[in-house]
This record gives sequence, C-alpha cells and structure tokens, in this order.
Amino acid sequence: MAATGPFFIGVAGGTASGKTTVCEMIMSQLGMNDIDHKERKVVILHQDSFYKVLTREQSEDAAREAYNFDHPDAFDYELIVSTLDKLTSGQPAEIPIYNFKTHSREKETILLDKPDVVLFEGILVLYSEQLRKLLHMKLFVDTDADTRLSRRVLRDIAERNRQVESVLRQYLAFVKPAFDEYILPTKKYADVIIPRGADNLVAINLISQHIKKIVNTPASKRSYASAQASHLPSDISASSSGLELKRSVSKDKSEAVRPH
Ligand SMILES: Nc1ncnc2c1ncn2[C@@H]1O[C@H](COP(=O)(O)OP(=O)(O)O)[C@@H](O)[C@H]1O
Ligand SMILES: Nc1ccn([C@@H]2O[C@H](COP(=O)(O)O)[C@@H](O)[C@H]2O)c(=O)n1
Repeated sequence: MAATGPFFIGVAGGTASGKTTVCEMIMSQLGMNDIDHKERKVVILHQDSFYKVLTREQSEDAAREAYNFDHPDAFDYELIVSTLDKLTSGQPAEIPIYNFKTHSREKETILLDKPDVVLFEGILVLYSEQLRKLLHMKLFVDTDADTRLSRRVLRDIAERNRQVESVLRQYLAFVKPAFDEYILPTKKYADVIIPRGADNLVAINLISQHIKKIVNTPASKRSYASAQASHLPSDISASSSGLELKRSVSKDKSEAVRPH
C-alpha cells in the first residue's frame, strides 16, 4: 500500500551532539539549501519548538536555573503527536518558534505545508512510544560527553545568552543526569547510530542517499517500510543496540559539506 504523508526521521542524541548539524548536512547533500525555504520538500523540525509554555512560577524557576529543561515532562508531546498527525493527513501545521534567551515561545509560528521528508531532531524524540510509532526512521547521534559539554558551553554563551558558570551548573544539576536517565536509554530504539555526529561523512552520505530515493519516488508509489537490515547498504550491520555503521570515516574536513 502506498504511504501517505511525509517520511519522518527522528534524530535523537545528547545536547550538542551535532543533531542539528547532521540534519543541516543532510539538507545540504540533498541540495535543499539552494532552494527557498517555502519551496523545500525536506525540512528540519526541532523538538525545542515544542517546549511547554511555562507558568509564572516555572518561569521564575527557569530564571534562577532551577527548571529542568532536560526532563521529558518539559516537552508538550501531545502537541508533537498532533502536529505529526496533521502532517500525515496532508494538512498544514503551525510550528512554534522557541526562544532560548527568554525560555518561551515567540508570537510568530512557521507554517509547514506538505513536506516530503521531515528531519525531527531533539534530545528526547525517541522517548515517547507514541511518537516513536510515527517515525519511519530513527537515528541516534552518538558523540562523547566531553566533546558535547565543550560545544554546549561555547554555543550557549555565543547563541543562548548564557554565562559559563550557569551552563556548567545546569549541566551538573539537570543535563547530565537526564542524559543518563532518559536520553541514553533511547539509543536502543535507533535504526542507525551515528558515531561522531557531523564528522561521520559516511553515515551522512548513506542516509542522504536513502532520503534521495524517497524524494525521487512519486508519492503514490512510496512505501515507508522502517529501516531493516536487508534494505540498508552493506556497510551497516545489525548490533544489539540497533544498526551501527561499521566503516570508519575520512578525517579530511575538506570533504565536509557543513553549511556555515
Ligand atoms: N563535527 C563538529 N565539529 C565541530 N563543531 C561542531 C560539530 N558538530 C557540531 N558542532 C558545533 O557544536 C554546537 C552544537 O551542535 P548542534 O548541531 O547544534 O548540536 P545539537 O543540535 O545536537 O544540540 C554548534 O555550535 C555546532 O556548530
Ligand atoms: N530554555 C531552555 C530550553 C532548553 N535548554 C537546553 O537545551 C538543550 C536541548 O537543546 P540542544 O540543541 O542542545 O539539543 C537541553 O539540554 C536543555 O538543557 C536550555 O538551556 N534552556
């Protein structure tokens, strides 16, 4: 039977593991960055867009670094599922825009209308069973903790209006414990694990090829069988925790297609 709605790819992993960068590299491989936003058939959706709206008390907690943004309860899974359901039934969906500086949603939203492929990235996109059932392919970006922490510190200071001390306090109080308790255990649900994130060009090329096939198949002929060992290229093999890419990656950064 032909598939309906977009092909949903969940991209999970710890904070600053490179989820967004991996998605941007896939977009670049697909030539999407040269196309106007509204015309793009492959889009990136961020789980951050679905952080719950905070009560006044929770906002005060967030301001004094006492709110846990890494706990599953911080996300509005109902809104996530209803958004994906809408897209599946061919309806457009309004996506909230999240502001990390104010810990709140902007007034504006982004309209997503009939995308072919949705790359849905976020720390806990593989956490909810209901959500996992809507994903046609599940990826886990596996980057070591010290690399992630260093990147997080630099990014949060540069882009999220944070100070080094507050990033480190938040990391110790909430980010690391939640990674161990809620995020890392979801790795077992991944179809493909991407070691080293955006440095792993082999993985990114393979995944991009898979997506290209989907985009180039007319909607009426698409079938969304989940990734299975027999359907995947030969340098991906089954392991106890999903499918792992076995070949090592060229260290030559000049091959990279990282957008800047
Ligand atoms: N392979 C990489 N090499 C160097 N810097 C990277 C790499 N991957 C990601 N980064 C940087 O690390 C930070 C976090 O990456 P990002 O993709 O936003 O992670 P996530 O979406 O998992 O939080 C960003 O500043 C990004 O530019
Ligand atoms: N107001 C907020 C909301 C979230 N965070 C942190 O963001 C992390 C998730 O985003 P990534 O891009 O790193 O995947 C998560 O670890 C939260 O701690 C925040 O600091 N402030």
